[in-house]
Amino acid sequence: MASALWTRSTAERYSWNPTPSYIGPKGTPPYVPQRIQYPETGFQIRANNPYHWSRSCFGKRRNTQAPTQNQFPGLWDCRGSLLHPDLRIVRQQGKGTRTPCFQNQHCNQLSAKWKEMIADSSGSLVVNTPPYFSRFLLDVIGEVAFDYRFGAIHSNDNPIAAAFASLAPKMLVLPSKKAIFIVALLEFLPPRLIRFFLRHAPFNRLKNTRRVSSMISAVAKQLVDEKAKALIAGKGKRDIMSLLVKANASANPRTNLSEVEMLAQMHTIMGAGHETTANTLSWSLFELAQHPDVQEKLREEIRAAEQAIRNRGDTEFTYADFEAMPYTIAVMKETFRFHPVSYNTMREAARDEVLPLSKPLVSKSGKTITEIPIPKNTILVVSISGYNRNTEVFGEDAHVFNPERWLDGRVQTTTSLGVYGNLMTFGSGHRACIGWRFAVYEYQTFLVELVKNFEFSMDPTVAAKVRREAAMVMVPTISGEVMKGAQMPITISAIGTL
Ligand code: HEM
Repeated sequence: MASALWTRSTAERYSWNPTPSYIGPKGTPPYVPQRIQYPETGFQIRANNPYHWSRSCFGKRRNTQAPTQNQFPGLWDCRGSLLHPDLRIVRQQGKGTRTPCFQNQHCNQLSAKWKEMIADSSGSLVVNTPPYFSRFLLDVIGEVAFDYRFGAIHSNDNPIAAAFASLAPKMLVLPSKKAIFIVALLEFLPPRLIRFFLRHAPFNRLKNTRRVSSMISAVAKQLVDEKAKALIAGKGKRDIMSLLVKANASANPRTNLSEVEMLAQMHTIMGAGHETTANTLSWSLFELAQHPDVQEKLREEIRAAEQAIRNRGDTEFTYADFEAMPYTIAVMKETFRFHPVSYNTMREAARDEVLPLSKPLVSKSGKTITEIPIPKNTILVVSISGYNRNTEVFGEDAHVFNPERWLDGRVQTTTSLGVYGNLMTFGSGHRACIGWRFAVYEYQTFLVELVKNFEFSMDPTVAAKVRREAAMVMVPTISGEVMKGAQMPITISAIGTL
């Protein structure tokens, strides 16, 4: 199974792969369907019978945990009732009346940094955006989730930031034939041996992953100890890790998390909540650089909102201000739709299932098929990118970046899927993204700050070479330079005085 996946791992193939592709139980040929790309199909898998479909992570290796999670069960891999209810506290982040000032502060620091760089150059500058977003957003997630200062903003060489930035692109892109073979072979080994392999195999990609993992574990261990001491001293804070330590201390001992499970949550939240938004920001600047008209309209709305805020004697955006910016929201939704950084997910049938099709298919022999039997243990790859470009939901021009579709009623809303904008970008159902609301506000805070301060453009010859690289998250790379990791060279010039 894994080899089938990995050999298909070029970005373009993943990007447009219809929903869902089928990968059978061992020995079964992949037989389905380029065509079951209908919203109800996804809905059926993802929402109606959630406990019949577990999240699958590369077949048997799910029992061994990926090395990024330090071989301990993180939230991502929990199944059903194992999912600790207190972890849902992350959903609370992002609510409230005022946009989080920590984010504004990080955004301000990013624009100050870019302005300083522009001042030292001749008026405009080509910036490779991914490392910047990666560092700045690492600091944001560190502060919000763990009340921890990684300090990545101030240091180009911050070891955790550097390790994280290289993790997805360098670990997962373009696997060699040998790597594909080994991954396929792992499926036949018992979990104990796979675990041993992941922990000790002397391959560079695995070594790099283990290095990042130990760095994060060290910080996580220190944090759990500190938070527990603070709690005992009555000085518990409101960050996610503190709330988790607190909730765990008072929870039913039968269901609470062990220390290693607590540490694993840090891996999960760092992994899931950092490079996702960082890459979304790079993709949005890519689109804005290609569409100066969209950029200008966006800037106008931001200026008008700022003026309204000043008129009422305020200085900062509130959540209500953010929600009253229809064009900005349209641009964000369109970027989430067009560039879903989490491009697919997997589900494994926990029992024999039947997948209903929203539209019948006619087989070669003329038989009308309305449902597809899915045997127990079958793994489905659900293509988020495929759903997000479904012409029946998003209009005939679903393959074109066009924020207007969100304003002119073109997006079909009769089938409601996903947690945001009828998009599948954050997943759907009971295993949907728990950080989606936080991610949306975080993204909007950065977008507003950057668009109001800078103009973005891109050399067309470079733009033509940008390619999506499927590396757990969809990373922007330059054709022919994929092994250099994430690249998005955007030309920025400052608006107003420096
Ligand atoms: C642009 C930003 C983001 C995108 C596109 C995104 C996407 C997703 C998707 C598609 C899933 C569901 C996967 C599935 O169904 O199998 C997911 C799950 C998850 N996300 Fe996000 N995410 C983002 C930001 C965040 C942030 C900021 C956090 C944490 C603060 C976060 C934490 C998680 C966690 C813990 C899960 C697993 C939830 C569960 O299993 O119940 N994500 N995310």
